Amino acid sequence: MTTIHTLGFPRIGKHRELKFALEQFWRGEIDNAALEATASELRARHWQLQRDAGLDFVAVGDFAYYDQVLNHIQLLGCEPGRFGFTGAESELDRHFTLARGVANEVPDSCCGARPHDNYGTWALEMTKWFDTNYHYLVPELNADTQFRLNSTRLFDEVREALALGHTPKVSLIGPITFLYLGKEKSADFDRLSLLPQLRVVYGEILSQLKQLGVEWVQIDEPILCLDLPAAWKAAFEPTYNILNSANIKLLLATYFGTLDDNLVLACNLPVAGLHIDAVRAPQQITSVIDRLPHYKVLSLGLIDGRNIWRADLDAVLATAHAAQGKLGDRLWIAPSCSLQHVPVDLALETAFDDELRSWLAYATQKLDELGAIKTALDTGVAAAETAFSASRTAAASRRTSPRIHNPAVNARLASLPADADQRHAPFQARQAAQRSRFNLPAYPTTTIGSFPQTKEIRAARARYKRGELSAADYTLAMQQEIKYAVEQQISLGLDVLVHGEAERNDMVEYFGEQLDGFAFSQNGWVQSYGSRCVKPPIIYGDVSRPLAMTVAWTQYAQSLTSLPMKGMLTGPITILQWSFVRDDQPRSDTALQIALAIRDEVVDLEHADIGIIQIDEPAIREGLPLRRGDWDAYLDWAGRAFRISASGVDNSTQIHTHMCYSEFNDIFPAIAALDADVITIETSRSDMELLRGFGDFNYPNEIGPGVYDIHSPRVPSVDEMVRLLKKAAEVIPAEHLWVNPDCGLKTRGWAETSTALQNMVLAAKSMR
Ligand SMILES: Nc1nc2c(c(=O)[nH]1)N[C@@H](CNc1ccc(C(=O)N[C@@H](CCC(=O)N[C@@H](CCC(=O)N[C@@H](CCC(=O)O)C(=O)O)C(=O)O)C(=O)O)cc1)CN2
Ligand code: MET
Ligand SMILES: [Zn+2]
Repeated sequence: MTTIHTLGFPRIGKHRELKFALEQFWRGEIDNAALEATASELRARHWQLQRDAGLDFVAVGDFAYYDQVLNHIQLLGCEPGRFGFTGAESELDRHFTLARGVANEVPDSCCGARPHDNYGTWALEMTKWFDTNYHYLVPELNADTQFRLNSTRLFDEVREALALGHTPKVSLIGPITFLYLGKEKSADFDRLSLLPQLRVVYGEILSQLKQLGVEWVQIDEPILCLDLPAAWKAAFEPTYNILNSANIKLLLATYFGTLDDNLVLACNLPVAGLHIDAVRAPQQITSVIDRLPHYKVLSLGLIDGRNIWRADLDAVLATAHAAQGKLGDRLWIAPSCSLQHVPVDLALETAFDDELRSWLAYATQKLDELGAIKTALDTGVAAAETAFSASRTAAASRRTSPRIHNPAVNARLASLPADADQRHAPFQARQAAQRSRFNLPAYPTTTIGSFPQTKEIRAARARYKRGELSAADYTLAMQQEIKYAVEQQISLGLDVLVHGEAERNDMVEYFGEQLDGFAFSQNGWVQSYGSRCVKPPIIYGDVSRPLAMTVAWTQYAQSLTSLPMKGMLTGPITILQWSFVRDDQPRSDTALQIALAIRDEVVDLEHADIGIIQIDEPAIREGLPLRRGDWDAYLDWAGRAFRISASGVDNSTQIHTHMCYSEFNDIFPAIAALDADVITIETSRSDMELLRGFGDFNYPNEIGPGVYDIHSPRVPSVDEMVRLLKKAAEVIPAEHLWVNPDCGLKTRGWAETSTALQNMVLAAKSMR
């Protein structure tokens, strides 16, 4: 018999129940008991789905109120001392304080949230989970860090599953991955030195799970798919020798890539089984099977946990069959990774047409795919005929549907001149043309694009989408918002204005809704961090732009002022990265298609007399492949896609780009090669340290280093921003510097936004 299981299931709920319960709890509208009741209802529902689909286990340990790494910080008793917990706080209250600074202060972050300064208690830092759009809370580690088993939550959840009659498989983040994802708080400290202490606590956790009657523990070590320093590789064997002595079966889980140079290591660790990602790295299946000791099970991640495409069951079955031939009952089948990266249930998508829907599978449908594979393997395909024939029909229609292929798009790409990604003149010449056109003061001030996305704006959009507000009235309402934002900027004395993005639900989804080749869901929510979710659009076909997307709004905004109005677009790599992408052509091809659509928009904005245009690329860094060996190829096509989007304009049109929460120093040449006239970046929290690279490498073009952190309602003083600007002017020529916040202001309120910008303008004037 084949065993089927999932590495995890989305916890947010098909109607985002957890999001709403969390936000109600934070506003003080519901109590602990009500929040916990919602949570346990969701767990029970998700376990039942797994059982109904015929999975051999239910996944326990994938639930978290805010974040699963934070759960481990609490489980392992390493909550940083700086939070000053007295011991009187409940585990839940500490969970939210660690995640959000002080509880009941709504955290607001648009771009991969940052620690925010609430009454002196900074939240833990957040960062992206590998190459996903999910953010985890970063463990803070130092020489004083002590670990101890300090939570019963995981064991309670195991008991909860047992009480419901399920067979739990418990998932834990492995000790080495946990340390690797943490951050050292001092330079001379090596966090790996904490491992001996940490594995003792893991040992205790495993014995407790054993006492509860748990048979299998899935222990996630996804860092085995990264290029690891030798000391980290060497840490695995001694650690797993010790964990092995707990006498519970361990399934070592790896995902998001190939084991590559860690393959032999992963195969030989003293555990009972190994899970590999067979979607991203199918080529490793054979070598793993060849290397795997005979006592181990192999879990093949054959269903794509990172994307929403329905599986081609015949193809999956063929691979599974071959593996079964060698492994027999030692074959397990699963999604490639936890399903937390895909939306919950396709059944809620009532607006998709039948053809499109037939191509898709959300988390719930992926469980059923596992069930169908198991049936086919154990009983024969005939027993799963309905599922297989539906999959076959869908696969055939996806291969041939005229909606997917647009010959004109590919013809245009094929005939694109080699220099289509080059501006007409080098930067110096463009800079001169732009200076005489705009005549801006030194240290010009601007913002990153969005202004507060108020509840009134969202409510108006919701009414429009429900048909309660006409298109004309919605347009008027959004124009009022734009007018307000423009008036505010004029009275604040900003030099380059923006329209404020009121009309956008999200910087990626908004474009996805207007481009051909894209579908957008009604309910395809995926957790981004905490209670915040995104609805990634679905790129199913060749991309093209039927109509201008932003021109009318931008022209309206420009009509209100004679100051330059900066057009605002999302770049091709960020649209690619934050969407569900097609799996039937390379990502690079899709990126180039999006680039052409954005290029057309840029040119249309130029024709509408918009002289400054920003193309946001906050996700360019996160799109980097997990293995360094793949970086150059990626940076090559990603850079070309960006430049294609930016290069259709005259020298006197000024192209800006914006990046945030990125470590730029290791990809510096690629950033410079984008050749944007101005780049605005997030730097304030690093005290301008991120700018050093730009100075060291003599970055040739203009730069706007963020002078204040927009993730906090705190209003920065003029002096503070002057200090940062002076620091910036030490490494960047003053005549190249711009003055702006770190990122967009959509998650802020107007009150603090106006005061902060007022101070920012004063800081710029003082520098002049
Ligand atoms: N795609 C993407 N990825 C990203 C970022 C990003 O901006 N976009 N930034 C970083 C992550 N940061 C994020 C910051 C904020 C939110 C966020 O605020 N999400 C909102 C949803 C935003 C949205 O889509 N809003 C829609 C619909 C909102 C909604 O739920 N409306 C209600 C009705 C609301 C009402 O009546 O007032 C409903 O439909 O039920 C709109 O404005 O139209 C949320 O979870 O609440 C998400 C990610 C990295 N990844
Ligand atoms: C995540 S980067 C955000 C850029 C966008 N233009 C904004 O201001 O919101
Ligand atoms: Zn940003």
